[in-house]
Amino acid sequence: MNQQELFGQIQKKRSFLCVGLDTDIQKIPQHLMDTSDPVFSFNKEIIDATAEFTVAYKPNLAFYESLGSRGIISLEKTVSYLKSKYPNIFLIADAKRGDIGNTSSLYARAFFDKQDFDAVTVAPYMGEDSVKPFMTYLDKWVILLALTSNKGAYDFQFIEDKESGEKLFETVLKKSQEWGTDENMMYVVGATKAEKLKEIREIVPNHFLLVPGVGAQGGSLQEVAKNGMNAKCGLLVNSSRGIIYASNDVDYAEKARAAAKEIQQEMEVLLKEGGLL
Ligand SMILES: O=c1ccn([C@@H]2O[C@H](COP(=O)(O)O)[C@@H](O)[C@H]2O)c(=O)[nH]1
Repeated sequence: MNQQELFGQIQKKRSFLCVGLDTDIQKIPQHLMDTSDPVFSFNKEIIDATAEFTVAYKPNLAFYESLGSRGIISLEKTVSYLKSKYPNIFLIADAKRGDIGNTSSLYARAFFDKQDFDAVTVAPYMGEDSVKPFMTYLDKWVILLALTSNKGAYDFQFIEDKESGEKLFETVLKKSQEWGTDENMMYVVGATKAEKLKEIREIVPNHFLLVPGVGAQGGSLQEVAKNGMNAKCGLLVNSSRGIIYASNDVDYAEKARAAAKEIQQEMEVLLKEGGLL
């Protein structure tokens, strides 16, 4: 999916919501535990309940890999289900990969060839040769961690260059411009750091940003939109726990739908205010 197609989906659905499929086996409602694949059963119900309101899904690989081979099977079934039933929904592997070049090439093959993800999150720490192998696939995306939503972001990401005063996350945004474009590269910016989005937009005015941290982590959707929206929206705002665990009972899919709809309605207002609808 290219940038224009993604923006088209945002306008069509009046939403820039990404639902995080952080499916924790410990939190799956009891009645699903008797099915042959509880994780996939849960995901399928969540997807069918929320697809109307979302433009992207983001399974976090940790939740699947931690279950061993059966978790990988659940993930593969989820990807196949999404790609066959909802082919226009953008699919992000939140894997935070990145390694020396030949190893990154195999990570890219895993996510883009063996599985049909549209994008994968990548840690920029190892530099250009660790990132570029992900950019050799047409209409596939690298999402570089720039300014993350967690407390630990302050450990390294705000370290300032002694001469220029540039912060490390700003260096990531600037340096990576040499590696890719706004057609194959996005950035992660946490909603909990939404006050930084204005400065970030000065460096990357046209790139899409994946913004986790609303909902359970307390970030403000309104502040994210006010500071980060651009002429093509430029935002995919993720909520995982706030949607998929809106209830842990038999009504979980219904409650997830209501939670996704509520965010979509707020997003529709923000898109209108931004003159994008
Ligand atoms: O800076 C980051 C990068 C990634 N994440 C991931 O996004 C979701 C957030 O889940 P919530 O339940 O909505 O808090 C999760 O998969 C994180 O690993 C992030 O939160 N911050």
